[in-house]
Amino acid sequence: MSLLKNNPTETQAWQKLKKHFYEIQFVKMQELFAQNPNRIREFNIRWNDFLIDFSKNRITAETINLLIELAEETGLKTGIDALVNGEIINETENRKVLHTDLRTSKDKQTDDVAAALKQMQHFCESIINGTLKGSTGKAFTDVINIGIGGSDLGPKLVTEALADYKNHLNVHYISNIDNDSIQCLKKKLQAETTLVIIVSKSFTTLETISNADIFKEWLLQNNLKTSYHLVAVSSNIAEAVNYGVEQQNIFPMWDYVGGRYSLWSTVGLSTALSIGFDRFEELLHGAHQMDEHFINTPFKQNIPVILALLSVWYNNFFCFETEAVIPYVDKLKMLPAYLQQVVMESNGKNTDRQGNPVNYETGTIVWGEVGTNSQHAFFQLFHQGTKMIPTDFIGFVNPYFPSDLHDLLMANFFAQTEALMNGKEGNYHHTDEDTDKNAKYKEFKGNRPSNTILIDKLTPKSLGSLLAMYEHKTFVQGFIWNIYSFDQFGVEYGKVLANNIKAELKEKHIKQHDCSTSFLLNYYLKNKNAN
Ligand SMILES: O=P(O)(O)OC[C@H]1O[C@H](O)[C@H](O)[C@@H](O)[C@@H]1O
Repeated sequence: MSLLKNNPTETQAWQKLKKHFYEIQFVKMQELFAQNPNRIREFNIRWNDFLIDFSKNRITAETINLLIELAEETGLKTGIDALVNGEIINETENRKVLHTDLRTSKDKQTDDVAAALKQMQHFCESIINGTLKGSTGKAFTDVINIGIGGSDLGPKLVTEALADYKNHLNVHYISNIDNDSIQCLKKKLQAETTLVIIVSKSFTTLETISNADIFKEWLLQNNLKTSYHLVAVSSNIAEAVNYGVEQQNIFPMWDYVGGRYSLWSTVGLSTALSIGFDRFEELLHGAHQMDEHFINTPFKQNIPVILALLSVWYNNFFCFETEAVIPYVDKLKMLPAYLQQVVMESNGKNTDRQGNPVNYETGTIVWGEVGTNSQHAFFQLFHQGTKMIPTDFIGFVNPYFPSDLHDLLMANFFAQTEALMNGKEGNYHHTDEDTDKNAKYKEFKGNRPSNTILIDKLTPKSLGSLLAMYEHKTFVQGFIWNIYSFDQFGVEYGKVLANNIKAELKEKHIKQHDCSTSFLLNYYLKNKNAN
């Protein structure tokens, strides 16, 4: 069965939402809170160790009801069933979308997934306990993950986020084709105690293979056997073998797992090496729990559904173009970059599921940085700029190392959402100082929306749930927008042109491009090696 193909703007719910929007677009959240002291009860979801407070949004009970009507009218329930039942919902690539299968309970695992997890477990345990050694007989101390996009961002994010669970292995990530940074890393490492993992679903990605060439050469120059030091993760086993990776060193993945949804698969090998396989399983378990919540919970209490609908509300009715994600913990520094791929590669589409150009906005722009750093960088614009940036604030009740400093961090976390909502108008009394000529500049109007995502502690399990939450939020939005969220044709064209230009640069013969590109290429060639 293929997905229902509804233009969302042609639903009754959309028309009702439009009317409702005109009625409440200028309503102040401050007033809604004043009118209803129990507003938080209506707009929060408690689930496992998560508390989602979505009361500080420009919504009323009717808004949520209408948004849920939209989800129902576009057939979201059928869409969720189609996703988890393995229908071919990635129609443009003729593929199922089954990243949820990677983290399902053991009794429901497919043979493929179970076998790959076993292979990972055995490998990780042998590397970590030192029984599997490099070709000179020394145990491994370092691991390099060479991959890009989904073969880098997810594993890197999780490994960094779970640094408190790290063992003695140091894991490094190489993604960009930046020889300067590669040389820096090589200088730091001993080749004989380094394991190199080439991660590429396709095993044809130019950046990854070019970087792999350099590290393969490095192993050989150090008289090491690649059969001991080189492993691969790929769905293209033949190409990995062709590249020179021993068959038993290849970890399979499958075409039904999109790159940006693949950290749960063998693509997570570097993470499992860093935190141990048991912890990796806890990550999968956390994601599975969120899957169950997503599949089984009525929309009104369904975290990914509610977050997605709020985002649709701002994107399509208020026409706010971007949204921010601000995690109040350094270990989630990578989260915005990771979400940029998940959200923007999935939903940055302008053709609907019927092949028509869409006549409404789709993919939101996601960005962010850790709090409190972001407060001292761009929150000025959040509070007083002309743009509205709906923001997810992500914080943890308990840090890994309890201290008073954490209260200070969290005081900032709570203060920001309060300030964004209340501003300084109305409840603000001018002091002598503020009756000066700058008083106007010191006021801000508030009414700026945010979600507070408060989690007990950053653990493998809660991280798994958090990331799965955003995956499903992205799915819901793409579904409602009637687009295909699981292909990425937009990324292809630049790659083709890069290959052509690479050949031209080698031959020092620049073909006719547009005058800007030709000018740039000639300038580059002329000045290359000039100093
Ligand atoms: O894992 P690979 O096949 O090397 O692909 C790496 C990345 O390549 C492209 O950028 C795709 O758009 C991404 O979705 C993918 O994650």
